[in-house]
Amino acid sequence: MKGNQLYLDGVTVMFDGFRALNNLSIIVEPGEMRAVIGPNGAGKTTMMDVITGKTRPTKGTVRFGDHDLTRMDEAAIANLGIGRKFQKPTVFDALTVFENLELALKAPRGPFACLRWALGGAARSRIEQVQDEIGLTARAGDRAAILSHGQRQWLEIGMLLMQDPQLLLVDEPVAGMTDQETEHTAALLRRIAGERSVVVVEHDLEFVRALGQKVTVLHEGTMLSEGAIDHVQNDPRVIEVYLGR
Ligand SMILES: Nc1ncnc2c1ncn2[C@@H]1O[C@H](COP(=O)(O)OP(=O)(O)OP(=O)(O)O)[C@@H](O)[C@H]1O
Repeated sequence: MKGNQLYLDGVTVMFDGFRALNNLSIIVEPGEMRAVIGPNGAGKTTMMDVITGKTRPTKGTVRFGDHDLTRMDEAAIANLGIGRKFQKPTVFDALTVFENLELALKAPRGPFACLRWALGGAARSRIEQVQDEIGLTARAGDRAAILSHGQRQWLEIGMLLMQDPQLLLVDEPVAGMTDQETEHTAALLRRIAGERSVVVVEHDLEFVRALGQKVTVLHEGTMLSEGAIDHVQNDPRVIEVYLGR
């Protein structure tokens, strides 16, 4: 098992006096997949921003293994092996599936980026391995422009996998997907976790159930409930602020 523990303790983020995060504490173990849910404005995006260094906490501890993320900039945090997938895919339409993955491999990130670039055959087999993992081997030569919405999302996950991240942050991966694509995405993320940690922010509770992992419920910038999906769905506090609406 490679990887570091993600450790947030007492994290507060103030925006002009407003607490977007309020004394938030979360631990994600190496190889763990965690789903984070919560109503609009609960602080999910701000939490991801704090982990990736986009937003500095006003107070609190944010560590990844021995690294104090509050002292690092976004590029340094990405180089540590923390990758983020935003909701909107940023694949290159004019390039094929294979070429998109190849580009992600060559992007200069991490101390071994140049070494990887020189590997040739090894690089090709890595691309093919990721292509297989995201279920797009049959589409390898197709331009990204003609992929379905779901396939584009998987391609972007594949592009992040090319960087071999230790921790992958995924923002609402199944928004706009068909039921079948949603199932495929749950299976893909389950495969990816274990090798690496994954934090998934999602509104779709059926999808979160399909992930079958521990769930953290955020509300007003803090952790309201945590545990298996059945536990949080039956938690009266969660029902009151979120599910019962
Ligand atoms: N840069 C900012 N300046 C001021 N307020 C902000 C800023 N960014 C976020 N907020 C506020 O902080 C709160 C938390 O926002 P955040 O985007 O983290 O919530 P969220 O859980 O991701 O919501 P959603 O599900 O709608 O994406 C919201 O009330 C938001 O308006």
